[in-house]
Amino acid sequence: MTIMHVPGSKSVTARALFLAAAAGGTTVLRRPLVSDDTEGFAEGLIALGYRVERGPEAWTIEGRPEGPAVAEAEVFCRDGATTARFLPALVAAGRGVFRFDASAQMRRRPLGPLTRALRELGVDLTHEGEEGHHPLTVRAGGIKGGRITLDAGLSSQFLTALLLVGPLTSEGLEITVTDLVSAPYVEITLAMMRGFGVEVRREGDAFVVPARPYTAVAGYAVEPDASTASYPLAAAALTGNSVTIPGLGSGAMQGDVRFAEVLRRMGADVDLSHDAVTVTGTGTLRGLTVNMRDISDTVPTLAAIAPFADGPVRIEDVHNIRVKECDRLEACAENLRRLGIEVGTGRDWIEIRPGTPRLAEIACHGDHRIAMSFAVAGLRTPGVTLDDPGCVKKTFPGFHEALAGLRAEWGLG
Ligand SMILES: O=C(O)C1=C[C@@H](OP(=O)(O)O)[C@@H](O)[C@H](O)C1
Ligand SMILES: C=C(OP(=O)(O)O)C(=O)O
Repeated sequence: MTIMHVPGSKSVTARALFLAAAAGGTTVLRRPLVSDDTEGFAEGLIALGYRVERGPEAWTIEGRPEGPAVAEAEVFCRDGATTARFLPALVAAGRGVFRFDASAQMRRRPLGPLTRALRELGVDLTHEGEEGHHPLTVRAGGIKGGRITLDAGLSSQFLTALLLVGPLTSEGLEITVTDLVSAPYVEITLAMMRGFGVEVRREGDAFVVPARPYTAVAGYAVEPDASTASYPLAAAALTGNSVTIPGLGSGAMQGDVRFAEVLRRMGADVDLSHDAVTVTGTGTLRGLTVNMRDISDTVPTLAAIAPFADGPVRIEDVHNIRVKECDRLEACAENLRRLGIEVGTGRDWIEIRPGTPRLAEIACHGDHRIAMSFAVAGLRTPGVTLDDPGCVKKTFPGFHEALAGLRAEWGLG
């Protein structure tokens, strides 16, 4: 039996950094994700004057409930949407002039609903170029609070950013949400806010956030990343092998652990205990129709292994993955076609026909998930190459070595 330890959750690490920075006291994060996204988040905090010490096993953050320690700063968010969406909200509750910019990829991604909501709350925020996109400047003087309505139909991160900053306002926030994708990520936010001492009340479609100080957590353990786990789990299902991911099971906060259920529906044996998941490939992969609105980071993982199923695989209700690191519906379709597979897409769906992939080079579009997903499919199609293997650094710098380890252990040549 193969055991694979996957790196810490990006979503949990990013939220923990925000919460620790905003809390009174010192927080120690154990086993944080160390990758481009989370280093970018930590360096953003450092540019804002927060003290973040990064050791090999733990990161220590000195909280500053009053906000950034500098009156002016420039923050470069790289490719990280958590950084690019959460940090402008954090600084808005403090005082000073803060300019944010991001990579070309991240500049293309939307944050209009969030910046409009912040403006409605009285925050002085200006976009340098296109409205609702980076770069932007926040001239911060604190947030009074109040009631707002938010459309989170393109990204739940708009809601998470507002929830996280809610306790730092002087009167609290009431956020009524009209549409929401990726709902399990909001549950992570609420659970983690609770862990740092703030309880959010739900009233129908509204989230009522009290103005209340966060408290530091002496030792906060980051659970392994469930989206990252989808690669070894899919690899086991695809090749008829078995892999166990310790530290990630039914007790995890992340919705993406449910990807294992998709593999079960396809015919894999899945053993989900409270704190571990094991997937064993059975030699059968069935086609299916699946709604992935809640777990859309794992769409590329499923799309890449789909040709090996015995019937069509149709993935629905994922329009928002067109505004991720790339247009993931089109990137999946393009690469499947390069492999000689028949595929159709619509506004919010993709359907993949069974087939035998031929050798091809995968166009990664700078998207870690396209790279990792098609590398997994490559376990059954020797010679598949990636045009940008390095883009995995966004969330899993050691991905290629880890996959080579599985290949060797399973004797896949
Ligand atoms: O809040 C988070 O940590 C995330 C929310 C999701 O984004 P959307 O809400 O934009 O779908 C997910 O895709 C992303 O990888 C991480
Ligand atoms: C969409 C993703 O990242 P983010 O939105 O946090 O940049 C992802 O990791 O798949």
